[in-house]
Amino acid sequence: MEGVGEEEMEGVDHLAHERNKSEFDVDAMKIVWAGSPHAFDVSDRISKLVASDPGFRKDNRSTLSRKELFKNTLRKAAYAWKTIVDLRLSEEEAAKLRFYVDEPAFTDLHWGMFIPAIKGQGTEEQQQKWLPLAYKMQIIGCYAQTELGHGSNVQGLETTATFDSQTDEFIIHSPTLTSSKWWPGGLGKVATHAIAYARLIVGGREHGVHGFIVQLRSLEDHSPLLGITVGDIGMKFGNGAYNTMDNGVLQFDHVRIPRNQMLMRVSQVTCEGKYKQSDVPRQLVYGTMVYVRQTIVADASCALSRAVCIATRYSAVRRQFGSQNGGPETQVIDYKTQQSRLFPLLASAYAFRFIGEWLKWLYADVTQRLQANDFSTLPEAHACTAGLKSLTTTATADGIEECRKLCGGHGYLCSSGLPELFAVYVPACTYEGDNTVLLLQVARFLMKTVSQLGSRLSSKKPVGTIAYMTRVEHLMQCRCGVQRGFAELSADLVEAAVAHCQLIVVSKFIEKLQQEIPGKGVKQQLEVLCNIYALFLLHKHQGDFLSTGCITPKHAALANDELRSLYSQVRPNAIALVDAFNYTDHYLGSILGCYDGNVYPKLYEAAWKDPLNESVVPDGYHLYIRPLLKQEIRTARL
Ligand SMILES: CCCCC/C=C\C/C=C\C/C=C\C/C=C\C/C=C/C(=O)SCCNC(=O)CCNC(=O)[C@H](O)C(C)(C)COP(=O)(O)OP(=O)(O)OC[C@H]1O[C@@H](n2cnc3c(N)ncnc32)[C@H](O)[C@@H]1OP(=O)(O)O
Ligand SMILES: Cc1cc2nc3c(=O)[nH]c(=O)nc-3n(C[C@H](O)[C@H](O)[C@H](O)COP(=O)(O)OP(=O)(O)OC[C@H]3O[C@@H](n4cnc5c(N)ncnc54)[C@H](O)[C@@H]3O)c2cc1C
Repeated sequence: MEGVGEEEMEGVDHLAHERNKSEFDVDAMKIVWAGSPHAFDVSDRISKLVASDPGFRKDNRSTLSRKELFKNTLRKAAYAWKTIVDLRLSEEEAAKLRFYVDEPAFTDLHWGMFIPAIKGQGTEEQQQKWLPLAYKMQIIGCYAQTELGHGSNVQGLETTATFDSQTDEFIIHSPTLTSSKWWPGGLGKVATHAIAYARLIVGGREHGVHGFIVQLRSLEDHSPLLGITVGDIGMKFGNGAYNTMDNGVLQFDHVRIPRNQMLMRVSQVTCEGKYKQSDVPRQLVYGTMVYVRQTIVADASCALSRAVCIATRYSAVRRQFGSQNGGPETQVIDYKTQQSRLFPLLASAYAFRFIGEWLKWLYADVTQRLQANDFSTLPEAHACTAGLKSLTTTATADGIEECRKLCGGHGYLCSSGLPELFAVYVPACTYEGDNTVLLLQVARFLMKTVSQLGSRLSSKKPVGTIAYMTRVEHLMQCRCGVQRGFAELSADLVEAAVAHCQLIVVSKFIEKLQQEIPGKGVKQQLEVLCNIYALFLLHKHQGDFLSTGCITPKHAALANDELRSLYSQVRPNAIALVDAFNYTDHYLGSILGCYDGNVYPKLYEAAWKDPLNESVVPDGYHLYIRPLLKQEIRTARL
């Protein structure tokens, strides 16, 4: 093109100079990020498959109406399923394909909650009946727990399931407006079946909330069945974003289901109408939520790393001020303020990756123990999944917004990918448990632990976390010491809960570094990131640390000096550290974060594709603007 400088040429890697600064083996770090060579191979192969298939394009989402957007989502979901079947993809590959399609859809709830609920709370017989149908997508399920009037308070749900011993059925009913099921994803327009949570009533006696498999729509013509009123709850935050999901409203009008459609692994109702509670904690009914919370932690590292990848690459491309003698301006990534905002988020992305790995192990371990009726680690598993889901989603949502701001004005463009990422991500702070409500569960666990163990919460932490452990103990002692009720102290206890979760993240990062980590310079880079994560939090919460007496003001000052030094160590490796996420440009969906850094020509080109630019003179000009411009210039009393 005329006048195109080297800096704007296509096919040139405008970040090559940054990549050449790397001091570690990026390919080895890609394996660490993926979790194993096999996991890397699957991710790499599937992400490229999706990126290369025009059937999965997503660059037009912000220009579609809600109905066009939703129909396009259905098309993509069907196309994804056809791809999975035609290519005979494994369950792992199929899950990766849905992940890289990167569009909230009913399939998230079918695979992510409906199936896990049957696996976790269904009897062997119920699993044998329903799972094959669900795996073949011959039924499409949703998880219908939340109601218009209750979400956090599960025991407050109003939907009823009354046993009719005459017909050996349950009657599912919505007794009030507020008992309408409200929010379940996939419910609004697609799901044929639901796991519906309702208050079990047998012989006039209530037995709390249980799960029931209820068919909602005909498998012949998709019409709602008798007694079922169902629809979408309407537009949600943002334009595209989560509006690809049909979050629904559902009312039951005395809907009858066979007795064997109550999920009966945890408790049973016999045909004689006898209620039997297995000798397992009633909270196993909540098992699906625990499962999803641990997956959401892994998802937080994905979402945060996407935003950090965009902001880091753009910070290396963007130059502003600082030109010496007519030379190039300064890369904004070289400003200490930019580094102090960006690099803790880069460190957090890696920290959340590793805590997600550990939580996956913890969940698998507790699941195995449950098989043997060993409930000893259930309280810790609940507290960890609840607390880490809360901590990582709050930090990730805030981090995505910070990354938008780190990109200046262009971060506010849809073509940056950041507004959409934020709009899709932020409900993670609410769904699967409001983050404050979940932290209160952690606070309750800590109170019990402190009362059982005395002052020391645990001595099983690496040395590097002594300050973090002392902080938690001090925060708890300050609160537990005074004789005021839990409710009165809840805001303070939530702070202690956050501190406890931060202790877990730091200690698991340190434990990760004690493992064998192959690749030149890889472990060294992770040590720098671990120190940044720990020292950044120490700096951010230094009031807590100073008040516990476990660090002095001098320590706090030294920690800050060390942080600056660590930022300087990360700087030459920043681009390589985000390259290690191995995201395709398709998945990132961001001009600012494109791999080759050739941002300006792409931004300029993208602007002209906006529908508003289809005509030089906008619709409405002749009707509204021309009369305005042509009006008589009145002798105005201006
Ligand atoms: C579109 C992009 C998606 C990306 C996601 C990527 C991956 C995810 C994959 C699949 C999912 C797909 C999409 C995810 C997105 C959206 C779906 C959203 C779904 C939902 O939101 S489902 C509904 C979620 N709702 C909640 O989380 C409700 C929160 N409330 C509760 O859990 C409970 O009400 C409560 C707050 C825990 C209180 O329960 P309650 O029965 O009143 O008990 P308590 O009196 O508080 O405690 C008694 C006792 O029991 C212990 N306890 C409580 N809960 C549990 C548990 N779950 N496990 C074990 N033990 C538990 C508690 O500690 C107490 O013990 P004590 O010893 O102290 O007595
Ligand atoms: C995008 C999205 C998808 C969803 N998908 C599903 C789904 O598929 N299936 C499903 O069943 N549900 C789903 N939900 C519902 C979700 O699970 C609930 O919204 C969530 O559990 C929060 O409950 P709530 O809405 O009742 O919030 P509330 O509890 O009403 O929260 C309102 C405020 O009250 C505070 N609060 C509540 N209780 C306490 C307390 N005891 N102490 C102190 N503060 C308190 C909260 O912290 C919050 O600040 C979805 C929600 C969203 C946004």
